[in-house]
Amino acid sequence: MKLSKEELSYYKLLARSYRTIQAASTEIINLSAILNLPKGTEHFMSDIHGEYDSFIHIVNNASGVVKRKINDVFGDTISQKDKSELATLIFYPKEKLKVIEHEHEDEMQDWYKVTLFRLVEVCRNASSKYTRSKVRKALPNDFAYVIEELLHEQENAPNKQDYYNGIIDTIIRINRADNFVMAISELIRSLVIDHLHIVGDIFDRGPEPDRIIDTLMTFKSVDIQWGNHDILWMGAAMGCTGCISNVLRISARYDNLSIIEENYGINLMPLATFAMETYENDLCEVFAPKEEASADNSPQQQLLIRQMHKAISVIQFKIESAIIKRNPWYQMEDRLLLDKIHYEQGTIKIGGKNYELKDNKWPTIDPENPHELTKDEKKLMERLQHSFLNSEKLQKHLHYLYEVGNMHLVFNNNLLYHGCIPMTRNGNFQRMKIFDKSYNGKALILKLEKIVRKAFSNHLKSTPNSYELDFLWYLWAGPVSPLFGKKKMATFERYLLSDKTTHHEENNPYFALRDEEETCNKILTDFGIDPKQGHIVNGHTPVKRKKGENPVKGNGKLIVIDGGLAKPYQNITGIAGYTLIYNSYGLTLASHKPFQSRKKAIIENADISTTKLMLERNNVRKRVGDTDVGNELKEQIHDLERLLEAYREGIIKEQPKRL
Ligand SMILES: O=P(O)(O)OC[C@H]1O[C@](O)(COP(=O)(O)O)[C@@H](O)[C@@H]1O
Ligand SMILES: [Mn+2]
Repeated sequence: MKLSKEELSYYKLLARSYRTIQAASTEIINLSAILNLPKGTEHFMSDIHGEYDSFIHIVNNASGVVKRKINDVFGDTISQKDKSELATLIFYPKEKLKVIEHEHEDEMQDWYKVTLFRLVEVCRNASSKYTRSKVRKALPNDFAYVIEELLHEQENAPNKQDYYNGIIDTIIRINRADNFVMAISELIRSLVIDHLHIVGDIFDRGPEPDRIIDTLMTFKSVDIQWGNHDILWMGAAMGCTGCISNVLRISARYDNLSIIEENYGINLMPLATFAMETYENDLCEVFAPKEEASADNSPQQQLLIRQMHKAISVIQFKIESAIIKRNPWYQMEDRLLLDKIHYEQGTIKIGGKNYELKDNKWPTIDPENPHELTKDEKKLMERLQHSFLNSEKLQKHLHYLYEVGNMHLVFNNNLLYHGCIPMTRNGNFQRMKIFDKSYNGKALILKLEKIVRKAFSNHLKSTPNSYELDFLWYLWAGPVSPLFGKKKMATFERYLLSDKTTHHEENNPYFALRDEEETCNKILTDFGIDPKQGHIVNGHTPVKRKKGENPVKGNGKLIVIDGGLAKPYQNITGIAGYTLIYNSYGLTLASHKPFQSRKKAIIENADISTTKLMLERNNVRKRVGDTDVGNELKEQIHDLERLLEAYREGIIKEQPKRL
């Protein structure tokens, strides 16, 4: 064999990890074995919108996969009730144990014994498609050795029975059974979902987006395709005031300001004081939260929320105007509206037509200079910006969103993105001019990603630049934003005009064109995916199941998985969320009925009812060798084989470690 200088130094480097023929050969054998295992199960979710309880239940029950495994293992040998209880225990071990201890007070020893055996059985089934080494890496520290022994012991083999029983008995005797239940349940849950894809929109509307991110951060294998709401929060976390004002407005609209104040530790006193003083004699009725979720609030509190809501909305309209003016390539001049208001008459002229405003009290707007923030508004935004930049938790989440997030992802031949690939009506990729060049299709996505990443590197160096930061706002609401996908965001009209026709936000032609297979193939090809093999996984637009909309489009090439985890959208979708599952057998779409409550789930073993639809069955069961990871492993095997050759020909010397 002949090696170039560069190759030789590469193989010498590799030889440091595999110092002998024996070591390199062992690794080749191990990696080749992995290629033959069934591919791990990928789960896809999107549009979680702060609904932590539903999210965690679907993740815990792995969209019904845990139940299926319990059925596979026990069939009819145990009762339905026992199966449901076992499932709940795996989903919520800590809470369920408390309930059971209460119910089975006198017979806990027996209960532990039966249950520990059952959990080991389920765990064995869940781990059967992984290598021992992979399972070992997933084992909880405390019980690593014990679980490994139990998983690989044949409890029925005559000589092993005592040994197996002995381990379980000891765990119970030394009062470690509860910890064991929690550890093995967590292991089962982590084994059934090998990889989790979140196709955007973790934030806004629902109450606990921060808890969702905290939970995702504990998972081993996750990726996120940023949604328009995620990018909005990322922009806010980096100090973009256009994004900060939107984040606050939406939180006020859903009566969720406590997320900002309590969960992220951002002081809202300055906004409250400013709003109270500025809108002192104003009931701000137009700015009542969307759902009167604030029923628990006193009338004074409700008034304050409305005043804060109005104050931040006006500030938002002004800041957005400034962004639009300093970035002419956004081509959003039609969104400059404050200068179209006739302040005395309380009307606005849009597209040659006059509309009456539902509210005409604008104490902070100077009709001569309507887009300008007042001194107090400016001061307020500086304080809020400072708080957003200094919220430790928000900054931690921002880092995570950059670490595992992207505009799009190609993974095992599937293309994942939240919103759309902007298109023109005649089916071409829509162009966007950025500075002096224009981009479309994949090139546009990559260019925007580059800008979003530059904003972060500026942020890390504390050298913010409005050119990049403004783009995060553009991605939230711009007409050619792949994350937004609409011609305009009609926030102003939706709050202030009664004429519903002005509320309409026209979709990018992509959303009609994606019904055609040809469009999907064109997109897949642009992203380097063979359309015969690949699919597009799309979030963002709630599938109107009730009206008969099909989540599967483009002759099976594209799947929309926004099923309405966000409660306010469930009356449109008629369900409460989708998960797409891609395992070695094929692609399955699971649609979930609403999650009732965590309490009901724990006490009554009430699971979400899930309907599954197999979208595509693989002719031959897919193995790790058929996946992206498999391709990487094959490259490693190839390199190791070359190293082996180099050892055998004496080009590189073996270096066994001397004792
Ligand atoms: O339901 P709300 O709170 O009125 O929000 C509506 C706004 O949300 C958007 O639909 C964007 O959010 P989604 O990404 O969840 O669709 C805007 O287009 C629209 O103006
Ligand atoms: Mn969205």
